[in-house]
Amino acid sequence: MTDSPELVESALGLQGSPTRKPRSRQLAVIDRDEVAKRICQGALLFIYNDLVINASSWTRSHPGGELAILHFVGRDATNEVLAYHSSEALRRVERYAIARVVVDPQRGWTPLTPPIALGLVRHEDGQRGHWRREGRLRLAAAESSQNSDSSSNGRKDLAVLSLQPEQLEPSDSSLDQQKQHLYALAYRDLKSKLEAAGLFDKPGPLYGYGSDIIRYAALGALAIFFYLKTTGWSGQMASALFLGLMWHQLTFLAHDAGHTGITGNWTKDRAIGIAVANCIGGLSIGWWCDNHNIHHLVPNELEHDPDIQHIPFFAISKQFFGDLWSSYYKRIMAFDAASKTLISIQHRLYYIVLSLARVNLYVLSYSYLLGPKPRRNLMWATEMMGVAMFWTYFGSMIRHLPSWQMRLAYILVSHVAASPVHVQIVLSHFACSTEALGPVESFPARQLRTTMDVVCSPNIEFIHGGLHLQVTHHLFPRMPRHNLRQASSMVKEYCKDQELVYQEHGWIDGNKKVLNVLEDVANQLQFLKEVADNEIEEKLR
Ligand code: HEM
Repeated sequence: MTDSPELVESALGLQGSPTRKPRSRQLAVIDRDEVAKRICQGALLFIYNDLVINASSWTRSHPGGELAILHFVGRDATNEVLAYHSSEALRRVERYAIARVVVDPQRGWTPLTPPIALGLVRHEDGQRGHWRREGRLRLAAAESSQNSDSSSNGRKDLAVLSLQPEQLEPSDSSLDQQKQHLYALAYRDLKSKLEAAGLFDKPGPLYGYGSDIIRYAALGALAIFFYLKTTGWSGQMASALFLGLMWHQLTFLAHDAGHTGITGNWTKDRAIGIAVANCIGGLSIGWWCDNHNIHHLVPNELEHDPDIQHIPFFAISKQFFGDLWSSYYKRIMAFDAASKTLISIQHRLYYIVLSLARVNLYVLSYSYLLGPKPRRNLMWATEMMGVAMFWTYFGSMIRHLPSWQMRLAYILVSHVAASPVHVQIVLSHFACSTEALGPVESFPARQLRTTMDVVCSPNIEFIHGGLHLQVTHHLFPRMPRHNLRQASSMVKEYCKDQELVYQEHGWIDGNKKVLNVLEDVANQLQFLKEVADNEIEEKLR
């Protein structure tokens, strides 16, 4: 089922927008220099096929979030747009075209660097061509810009900067642009083949969510049964365990809803997401989507992907030792004394920290809901009510337990039981490349380089909730979870034809790889510390 045109328009807040034009009009052809010039003047333009799409006036209302668009300004976003949108939304994209470009059939569109990747955002004064530096990124720091200022990253710098087209030129890429273009074209063929094979259609209850729903209900019923029918420690801990296991399983359902992978309708899936994530799980589906969409679009980019930004607990690259700026959290990830201590033993703390990672999800969810990002609309109010509902039922369950020790144990057991999902999420990316290969890299090559599968038998894949087939999921995020296994064999063929690596490891092997990365970074930190200590000793001698 697709969204209605009205819904899409209203989701974007675009009814009556001056940028909305009839499809039949003739569009002028402009060149790359002109696109760069207009971006410098403040227009948020990206390329879709050979169309120049103008997103300037509605990025804040975009259902996929503002940052999603900002990361693709000046770039060819055709594959990303194809991957993330319903057919109805795709039909609408062309309405926001303002011009055409001539795309080189061999090499595709030569990308420009999005201003956000230079640490620049449009200035609050709303003047055309006014930019401000929101943070110093490594890419921008390396450039000698005529506007370069020495402002600190931490505070908001309101100085007005201008941007010149030559600053949008990406630095030399080690990648072969022609090859990247071929990967991108072959990806579109692959998507058509998967569509023809019916793999984007919802599977019936027998192959789809039928057995999952029975499992969720059984876990919930067992949690309630033990809670109501027992009074001792073992019964109550059994209740906490089943509750945690139900949350664990429901996280996968919320994940599918956030990707519009259950009904295919954005509003219906968001409603399911609120029921599951907010009401039953106490989290925010809005926060999750905002965060997760960016993770999907810029996976493993140190300064941009929130899913690998876990300072002070984890660092998967030594680049984090340098106080990096997070374009998602809009703050410096300060590598302070706490980070130095925790990261030097991160491989030992790994499972302990992850066992309580759900607490971090509450913090992130509520900071998002109460922060400036979400619009205060009906969706937001429903999310808030959902969270209130969660604390009412869970709070009341905890309050009625006989002792504080049992209350604490119930909270711990239920939260730890829900934690394997965090190991699963981290496993898919932590051991993969974090190299920044720039905007020339195609969508499929980026996803394949930064993502890996966990090999497991179909009989136990419900434990992984579909997330073990992460490679295919990252290439086709809207594909229903239950079709991923079948699709992954076609993805493997695509990789073979294109000579791209499809990364997959067993559960134990994958965990070992993650621990090795963490230990390696911890050792590098230790080494730097020893060098610094030696230098101090030398000086004191
Ligand atoms: C004119 C251009 C665009 C329009 C009209 C548009 C519209 C929409 C709509 C209506 C949705 C809700 C899901 C759906 O109904 O399919 C959506 C979601 C999304 N969009 Fe866009 N979008 C545009 C451009 C982009 C671009 C350039 C990107 C990133 C490269 C992007 C990334 C996303 C993401 C990640 C989602 C979330 C997917 C989900 O919730 O399942 N969009 N967009």
